[in-house]
Amino acid sequence: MGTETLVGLDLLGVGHRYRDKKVLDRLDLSIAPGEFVTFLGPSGVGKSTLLRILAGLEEPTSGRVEPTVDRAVVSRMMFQEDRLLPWRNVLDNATLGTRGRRDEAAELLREVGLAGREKDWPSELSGGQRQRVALARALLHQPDVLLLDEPFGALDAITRVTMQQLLERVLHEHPRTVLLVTHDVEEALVLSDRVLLLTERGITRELRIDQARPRHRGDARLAGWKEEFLDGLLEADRALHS
Ligand SMILES: Nc1ncnc2c1ncn2[C@@H]1O[C@H](COP(=O)(O)OP(=O)(O)OP(=O)(O)O)[C@@H](O)[C@H]1O
Repeated sequence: MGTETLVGLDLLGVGHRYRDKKVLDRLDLSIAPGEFVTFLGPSGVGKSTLLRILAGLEEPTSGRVEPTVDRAVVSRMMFQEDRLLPWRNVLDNATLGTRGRRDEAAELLREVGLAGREKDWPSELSGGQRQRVALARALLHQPDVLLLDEPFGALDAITRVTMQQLLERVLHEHPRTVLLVTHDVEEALVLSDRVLLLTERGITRELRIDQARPRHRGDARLAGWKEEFLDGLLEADRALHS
C-alpha cells in the first residue's frame, strides 16, 4: 500500500485573516516530496490555521498552495484529540470514511501495536492507544501529505517518546511527506528533516537536520539547537503577546 510518487507542496504568498485579524502574511515555502517539516511557534501565531489551509479545510485569504504533482493533494490531519467515535470499535474507527478496507485497516492496526484490540471500544484504550488508532486511520486514507497538529500533545512524556518512535517506524514503512505542528522542541529536532520557527514576522529560523535516524536525544548538537529554538520561541511569544 502507499502511493508511488511522493508529493511536495509549494506555498506561494499564503496569507490569512480572520475578519480584521491578520494571522499569516505572504508565506513562501517549498516542501520537498517526502520531506518531514515541523513548525514551531508561539501559541496563536497561526500554525493550526496553516495546517487547516494545507488540508483544504480553510481557504487562504491570499496566495495559494500548489502540490508538486499535478493532481489534488489528499491530505489527512491528525489532531491533539484523537476524534474517535465512542460508539464504534477500534476497527470501525480505523476504517471510518474508507468504505471497508478492513483487511488493510487490521494490518495497519497491527503495525501500530494494536493487534487483537480490533473489537475494543475507544473507552477501553489508553490515550496513547487511542492516538495509535488515529494514526492507523490517517494512514489508511493513503494521504499524499500527512498533517499532524500536535498529535502527541496530550500524552505523558514516556508515551509521547514511544509514539514518536512509532511514527518514525511507520513512516519508514509508508514514506510520506509530513507536516507537523508541535510545541515540543525536542520532538521537532528528533523527527524532522527541517524545523521552521513561525513568528508574527513569518519564518524567522530554519534548520535542516541531516542526522541519521533514530536520533539520540542526548546528542550535543541537538541540545544546542534546542536551546536556540527555545530562546527564539520565547522571543516570538513576547513579541506576539506584548
Ligand atoms: N475561526 C476563527 N475565527 C477567528 N479567529 C480565529 C479562528 N481560528 C483561529 N483564530 C485566531 O487566529 C490566531 C491563530 O490561531 P491558530 O489556532 O492558527 O494558532 P496556533 O499557532 O495554532 O496556536 P496554538 O499553538 O495555541 O494552537 C489566534 O489568535 C486565534 O484566536
